[in-house]
Amino acid sequence: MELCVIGAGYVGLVTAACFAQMGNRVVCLERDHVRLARLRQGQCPIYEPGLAALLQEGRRSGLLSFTEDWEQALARAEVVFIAVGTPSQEDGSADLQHVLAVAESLGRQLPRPCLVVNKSTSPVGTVERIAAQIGSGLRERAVAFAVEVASNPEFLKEGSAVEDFMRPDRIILGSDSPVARERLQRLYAPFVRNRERVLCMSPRAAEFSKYAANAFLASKISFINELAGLCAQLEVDIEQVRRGIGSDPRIGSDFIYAGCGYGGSCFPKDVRALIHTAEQQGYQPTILRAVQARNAQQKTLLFKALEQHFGGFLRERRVAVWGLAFKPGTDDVREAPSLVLLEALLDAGVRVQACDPAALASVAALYAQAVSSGQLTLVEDPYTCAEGADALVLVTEWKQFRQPDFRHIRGLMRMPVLFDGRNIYDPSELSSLGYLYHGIGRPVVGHCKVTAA
Ligand SMILES: NC(=O)C1=CN([C@@H]2O[C@H](COP(=O)(O)OP(=O)(O)OC[C@H]3O[C@@H](n4cnc5c(N)ncnc54)[C@H](O)[C@@H]3O)[C@@H](O)[C@H]2O)C=CC1
Ligand SMILES: O=C(O)[C@H]1O[C@H](OP(=O)(O)OP(=O)(O)OC[C@H]2O[C@@H](n3ccc(=O)[nH]c3=O)[C@H](O)[C@@H]2O)[C@H](O)[C@@H](O)[C@@H]1O
Repeated sequence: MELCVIGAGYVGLVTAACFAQMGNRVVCLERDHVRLARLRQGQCPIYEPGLAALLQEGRRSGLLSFTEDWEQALARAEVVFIAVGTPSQEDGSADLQHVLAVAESLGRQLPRPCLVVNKSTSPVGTVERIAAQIGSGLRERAVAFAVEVASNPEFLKEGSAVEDFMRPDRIILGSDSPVARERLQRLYAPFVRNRERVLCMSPRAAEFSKYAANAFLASKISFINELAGLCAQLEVDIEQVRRGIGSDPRIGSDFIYAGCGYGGSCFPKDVRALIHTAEQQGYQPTILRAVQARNAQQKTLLFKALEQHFGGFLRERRVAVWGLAFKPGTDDVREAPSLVLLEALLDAGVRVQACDPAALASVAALYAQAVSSGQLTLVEDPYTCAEGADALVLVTEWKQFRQPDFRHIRGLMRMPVLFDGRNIYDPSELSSLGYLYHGIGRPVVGHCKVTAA
């Protein structure tokens, strides 16, 4: 099929590259010149496992190209995907300016009938707004054809985006038109052997399903985090409780890992947007507000634990931070728990040395002043990062941090104190190596006397 994907971000790029891999001809339209130039040179502008290879292949086969020119992008398109950002506005609602700007351009530029599919996470009723916007453009041009608009929310996760797109749990097609459904079913057929994984529904139900999924997953995380806080007070290890409840298939073992909070470009913004939608309807989103409040508290826990550990002597300490991306496998730091910790540490006059396999450049850009003053040092190597530290804090559980040589690290650190923000280490092993271990919702294990900075 001839496809156009608008927006070359995490979703647009993965969508374009995966559809091209399945033999479709895809033109991806991107308005950011820097990003476009890199893509045209064959570079992958984001860190996403497997994506660079797919982009190369699309380039070699000639099935994938990039442009900023609407005429070129739409010349042959049978299906146009919208994959632009829908960030939060100040009141929490989803900002649809990019989606509607694209709809306006489509109304002005579409050369022939086609199917427009919205992949951006957008509130209920957005498909209708896109259709109205395109329709008014077509009418102004006195064009005699109609354009169908469907919703096809995306469920990929950063860090495993290509894998998720290639092997989806389900595909949601929100359209009342049998022709549009049939066309999308055909397009997605190579990704789903089992046709039952393709779920057809109304556009409004599809739009709502996306928010429901993210809000439910965020709720699971906040729920386990709330219990973790109680475990900490009762001398119970949340990790044992997690295993105890996760083995019940009605609960399931996914997304019940306690930690220092959820981040990223989606859970926080989508929970906010759903709360806003509910409030607009005069409906009280009691649970969603609690999910959000618990997550905000959770992101402050590591700093509070450090403060408590060092008493009044936090200033001038050296703290090593392992992991800055909001999750492993990405360079994305949007709403990352690491940023809340960094901010608090820098404010408290702490000297921070941090490392991350992919997100150093993003953090360097955000904290340029702290980097140039020397208060924040960004390094590649986890061992260098730990040198001279009074405490080590694990924030993002990259594979690189899972089995370090803690015996060696003990010799590098000034004080062997470990704050495990993702509960990935074995407390008894660490205490046997002489560490003081703090987890999230786990008893503190080991001893370490606080000495002067
Ligand atoms: N990041 C993720 O893992 C997922 C994101 N989503 C949703 O997908 C949507 C896109 O998210 P991301 O890909 O993360 O966003 P992003 O911010 O990484 O990428 C959006 C891209 O669209 C481009 N763009 C914006 N307006 C444009 C226009 N008028 N013409 C051409 N290009 C334009 C931007 O320059 C940017 O490169 C959002 O609604 C998000 O909630 C859904 C599932 C997963
Ligand atoms: O709409 C979106 O953008 C996407 O949002 C999430 O994907 P993503 O944010 O990329 O990553 P997740 O793996 O869901 O992790 C989100 C956050 O939750 C945290 N998390 C996850 C799982 C868990 O058990 N505990 C926990 O704290 C992670 O550390 C991370 O900060 C959803 O999982 C995707 O299905 C969805 O498409």
